[in-house]
Amino acid sequence: MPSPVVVFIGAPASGKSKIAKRVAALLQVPRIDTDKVVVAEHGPIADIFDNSGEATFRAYERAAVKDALQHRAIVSLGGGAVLDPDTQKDLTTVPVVLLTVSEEAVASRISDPKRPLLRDGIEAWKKLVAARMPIYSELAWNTFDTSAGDLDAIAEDIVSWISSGTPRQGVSS
Ligand SMILES: Nc1ncnc2c1ncn2[C@@H]1O[C@H](COP(=O)(O)OP(=O)(O)OP(=O)(O)O)[C@@H](O)[C@H]1O
Ligand SMILES: O=C(O)C1=C[C@@H](O)[C@@H](O)[C@H](O)C1
Ligand SMILES: [Mg+2]
Repeated sequence: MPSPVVVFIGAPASGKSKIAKRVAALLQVPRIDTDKVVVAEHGPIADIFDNSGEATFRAYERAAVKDALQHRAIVSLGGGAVLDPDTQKDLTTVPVVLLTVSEEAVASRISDPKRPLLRDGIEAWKKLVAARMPIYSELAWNTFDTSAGDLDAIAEDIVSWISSGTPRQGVSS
């Protein structure tokens, strides 16, 4: 069965969707963003949370992740997708890149109301990230920070790592 070239995980607004798009273009490989799949199939994420609740969103998200992981593609996950135990299990066998971002750098990126879990702003982001970091770190084969530096340069660094055979380097602090 085909499997992803690389899967991006990380905090909300760490740059998963934007970086994945660039990496896919550089490698000429299709890109799948699981948030976009959920929106295409079920409508805006904020509406799903408001009308049906987070559990329904997570079920839609898990289905999108399960399908995405069966393609040779660059896959970007939603920030909370790794909370699902089956997704954690599935991610043990594919190259996983963790994108990180500092609290200072992310502050200006999270004003968009499309992220329902961040309606309380930076304090909510900090709590989410602190709770999830052990899972992100456990799954990561390599980590890239997006706080500074432009998106194209970061994408090129990630492509170099992929081209070198995705050696496991874990989490850099
Ligand atoms: N290195 C960077 N420099 C400047 N802006 C950045 C950088 N990385 C990401 N951004 C900006 O941060 C915002 C969030 O990026 P993106 O949507 O890719 O995050 P995400 O990790 O996919 O978030 P989510 O988990 O909510 O899907 C975008 O507006 C993007 O342009
Ligand atoms: O961090 C999260 O739990 C989320 C992040 C976004 O990518 C979306 O998947 C949704 O807003 C939930
Ligand atoms: Mg995204």
